[in-house]
Amino acid sequence: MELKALLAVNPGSTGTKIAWFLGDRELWRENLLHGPDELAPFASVTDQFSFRLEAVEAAVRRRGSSLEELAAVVGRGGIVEAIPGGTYIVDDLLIEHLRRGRPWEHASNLGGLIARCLGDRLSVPAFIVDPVSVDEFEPEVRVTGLPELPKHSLVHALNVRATAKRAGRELGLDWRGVNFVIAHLGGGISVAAMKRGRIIDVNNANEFGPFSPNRAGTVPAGDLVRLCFSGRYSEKDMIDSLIRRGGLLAYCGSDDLRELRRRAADGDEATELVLRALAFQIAKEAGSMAAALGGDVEAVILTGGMAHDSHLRSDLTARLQWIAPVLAYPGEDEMAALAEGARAVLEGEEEARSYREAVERSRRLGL
Ligand SMILES: Nc1ncnc2c1ncn2[C@@H]1O[C@H](COP(=O)(O)OP(=O)(O)O)[C@@H](O)[C@H]1O
Ligand SMILES: CCCC(=O)OP(=O)(O)O
Repeated sequence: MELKALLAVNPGSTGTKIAWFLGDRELWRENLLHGPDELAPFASVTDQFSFRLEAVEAAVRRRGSSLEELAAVVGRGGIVEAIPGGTYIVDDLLIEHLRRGRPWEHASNLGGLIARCLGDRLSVPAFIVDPVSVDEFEPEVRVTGLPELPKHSLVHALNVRATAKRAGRELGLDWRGVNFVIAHLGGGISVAAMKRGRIIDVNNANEFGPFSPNRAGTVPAGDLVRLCFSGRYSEKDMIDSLIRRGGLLAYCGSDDLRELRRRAADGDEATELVLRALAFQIAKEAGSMAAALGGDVEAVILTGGMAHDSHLRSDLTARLQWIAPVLAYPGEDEMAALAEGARAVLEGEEEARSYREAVERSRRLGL
């Protein structure tokens, strides 16, 4: 069978990751970093579309590859309607929902938009795989304490699912037959309870849980309301404080853990305290997810960019090994997972899902 060329596009809050595959073999990848100052001029994530598309096209040219070779383009899916995991054709309804940036804007929304733009230009299919709005919650998880504010699923589903599959392979287990606590430690943080292949509970990278490199996580609700009504800030100011200028960036002026670890090693005690608090919050979230699984946990898995940090890994392992063995898969398998999702459809191993049909089903279920 002729090997098919695929381009995977994974926009994140600190950069745009791309990778070129031939069949299931990755030929090259790049992480096109976009510093806060580069993204600051754009009023919205959707406004970053051309900037990021041009960066992707320039990188493909730099690598000497030709877009015309592609059999498909696959993007990381964004914050859209609540749908099950899987590979989706980027249809017009999905384009509309990716563009609207509600309830949250997120860089991952650009993955499907870039994939569809290039796919249309090349007359090849465009897919997304396991978007961040994958929702496999058990009903009681949605209850928050205020009926008008239910918990919505927002998760690094692509890497969480890919990491669970990898752990299953390496442990010689069916990933759909055991339970994991999986902590994706990236620009956003997801700490998920995966029960026999379904993400039944997770914090919310934008709304609550541990603070992250650029997000506030859980903050005192009453004080937040008083701040919102203080007359000193607009709604955009508050949203930016929570999901763009929060966390490490708010306390230490940088969202780069590598820089902050160097500062702490050089004796900066204030930074060292914040990094200790980061580990503390992640550990508490993982403990709560172990409780969601009734303590039946095969392994605790650390992944995402910050899992490269040996201090953080050591601190979390010491705090969490009472739950189950702690495994670390630093970085993420997202690029391989994107390509695998597209390849499975191109080679007829899996049916591409219809986003429109999945949304209609979710609405019938009241999600
Ligand atoms: N090798 C590394 N060592 C320590 N921290 C890292 C490393 N690589 C990335 N990070 C940190 O991970 C965070 C970004 O997470 P990452 O998953 O790489 O990006 P994104 O979430 O934007 O896709 C940043 O704080 C970055 O400093
Ligand atoms: C779960 C929302 C997606 C997210 O936060 O992704 P990044 O960590 O890449 O910003």
